Formats: sequence, structure tokens, C-alpha cells
Amino acid sequence: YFYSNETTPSWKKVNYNSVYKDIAGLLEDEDYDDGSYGPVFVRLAWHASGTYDKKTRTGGSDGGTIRHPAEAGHGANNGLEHARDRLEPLKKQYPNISYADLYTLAGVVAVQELGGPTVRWRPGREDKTEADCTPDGRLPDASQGADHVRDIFYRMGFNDQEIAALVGAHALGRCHTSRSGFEGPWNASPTSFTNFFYTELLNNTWVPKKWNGPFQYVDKQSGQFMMLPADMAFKKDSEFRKYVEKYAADQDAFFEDFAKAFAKLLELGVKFPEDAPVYEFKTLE
Ligand code: HEM
Ligand SMILES: Nc1cccc2nccn12
Repeated sequence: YFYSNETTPSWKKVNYNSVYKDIAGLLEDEDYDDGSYGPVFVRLAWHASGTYDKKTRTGGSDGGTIRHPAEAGHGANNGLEHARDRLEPLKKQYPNISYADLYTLAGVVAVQELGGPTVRWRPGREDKTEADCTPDGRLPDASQGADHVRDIFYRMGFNDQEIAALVGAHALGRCHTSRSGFEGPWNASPTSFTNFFYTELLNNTWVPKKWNGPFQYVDKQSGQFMMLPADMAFKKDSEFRKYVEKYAADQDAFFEDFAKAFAKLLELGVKFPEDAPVYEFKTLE
């Protein structure tokens, strides 16, 4: 191997433990939303990956195509420039990392540093050009119900249990009228990764929000929490509800299932180099 004329691939020149630490250093900012970029980092990693179509084997996080205007401009991706711009300095600092790896790793750092489970992650995604951007319409529409949610996630290759585990990420962050048009919530802990999406969904009485924005729900008791129509599907649909009840009762079960499903999401459609190591980063917090 001394004489191999193979150059070392770029992904092998990056210290991912160092990148993890530097992404963690970008999380807190009291001037942004509820004080953390974590939630919008998770949404960026998810939207970069959720375009995958298992039939045509197109889309997914490989290529980092969500950075191109052709894809960044899709309505569902409104506001994700906040995450991309926050991460841009790290691309300069680590020129050998792909955007595709950087964006997915940021989602892993956010989940772990906000108190969530350890999420396995592999490097080796390669950036692609605008030509590889996916068409609009691959991500879910929040105004629709269970049938639409299943169409979108079955297309990616997920089952009901995995879909129900993934939506628990809605314990994080908030909706922004300037981005999706939906509003709120001002819930108790938008920067902590918990099973509160499930407990709130089940335990609160949800009523239509009285306003002239898009149809959404607000909790009758405090008016402090919100749910999307698509969120409500996880309470109304008996198959999804099974898992909502399980995760509301058992945070450890939620953490275990979320870690598996989120790791799978971030790897949809990626052909990794055989020698790409699987990282289980140590949480710093
Ligand atoms: C079930 C289908 C889903 C629908 C319809 C949906 C829709 C939405 C909408 C409309 C917002 C508000 C965006 C804004 O105005 O800023 C949002 C936020 C968010 N979503 Fe989802 N989502 C879904 C699944 C997921 C999944 C699978 C994840 C991650 C695993 C996720 C993570 C998030 C996070 C972390 C936020 C908060 C972002 C922030 O605070 O900036 N969502 N989602
Ligand atoms: N935080 C948050 C973001 C997106 C959707 C959602 N539903 C309930 C809470 N929630």
C-alpha cells in the first residue's frame, strides 16, 4: 500500500470529534428563537434527508443538495437558511467535510446536546450539483392527515412505528408564521429533547385556533401549546396512536426507537465507503 497512487479521500481527512465539538459550540444563542439553534439544525438534517424515494432511489441526504437554491427555495424549506448560515463558517474551517455530512452531523449534535439519545452517524456523503436537486413535494404537508403522512414516509421506506417515533422531534422548537405560516408553541421546554410531544398530544384537549392563519390546534386549557393538523393524525389514527401511547408512557422506549429511525433517515440512499466508521459521539453536556 506504500505505493498505492490512490489519494486519500476528503472525508478521511476530517476530525469528526472536533467538528462535533464545534457544532455544539454553535447551539446556544439567547438572541435566536428560544435560545438554541438545535431545533432548526434537526429540521435541516431531516429536510435534507426526507426527500428520498426508495423506488427511484433519488433524493436523501447524499449530495447536500438542500444548499442549492433549487431545493432551498421549496416552501417546506423556508427558514432553514438560519441553520445553513450558522453552519457555514465550519465548512471554511473544515474544507474537507461535505455539506451533506456537515448538515446531517449537525442534526445528531443537536439531538444529543439537547438531552436526547446517542444517534449513530457515518461520514462519506459527497456533495453534488444543482442538477441532482429533487423536485418539490417530497416533504410532508402539515395541513394533511394520516393518509398523506403515510404516503410520504412509506415512500422513504419507513413503517408506522418508525414514523410515530420520528414525529417526536416536534417536542423541539416552534412553528414560525414567517416560515411555514403556523404559529407557536410557547411550550415549556422547546430546547430539550423529551417525549413531551406524545404526553401533550394525549393529555391536552385540542381545539381549533381562532385566527386568520392556517388551520391549526391550540390546547384548550392554557392556550400555550399548538399542534399541526398532521400532528393530530397521530392521535386520531389507531395504528399511530398505539405508538404515541407507548412513547408517552416510556421515554426510554421513545429514545431507543427515535435514535434508530433518525439514524436511518440521515442515511437514506447513501452509498457509504466500506471503510467508513460508525461514530457514537460522546455527548458533551
Ligand atoms: C410528520 C410529518 C411532519 C410535518 C407535516 C412537519 C411539519 C413541520 C412544520 C410545519 C414545522 C414548522 C416550521 C416553521 O414554521 O419553522 C415543523 C417544525 C419542526 N419539525 Fe417537523 N414535520 C414533520 C416531521 C418531522 C420530523 C420527522 C422531524 C425530525 C425528525 C421534524 C422536526 C422538526 C423540528 C425540530 C421543528 C422545529 C424547527 C424550529 O424550531 O425551527 N419534523 N415541522
Ligand atoms: N414545536 C413544534 C414544532 C413543530 C410542530 C409541532 N407540533 C407541536 C409542537 N411542535
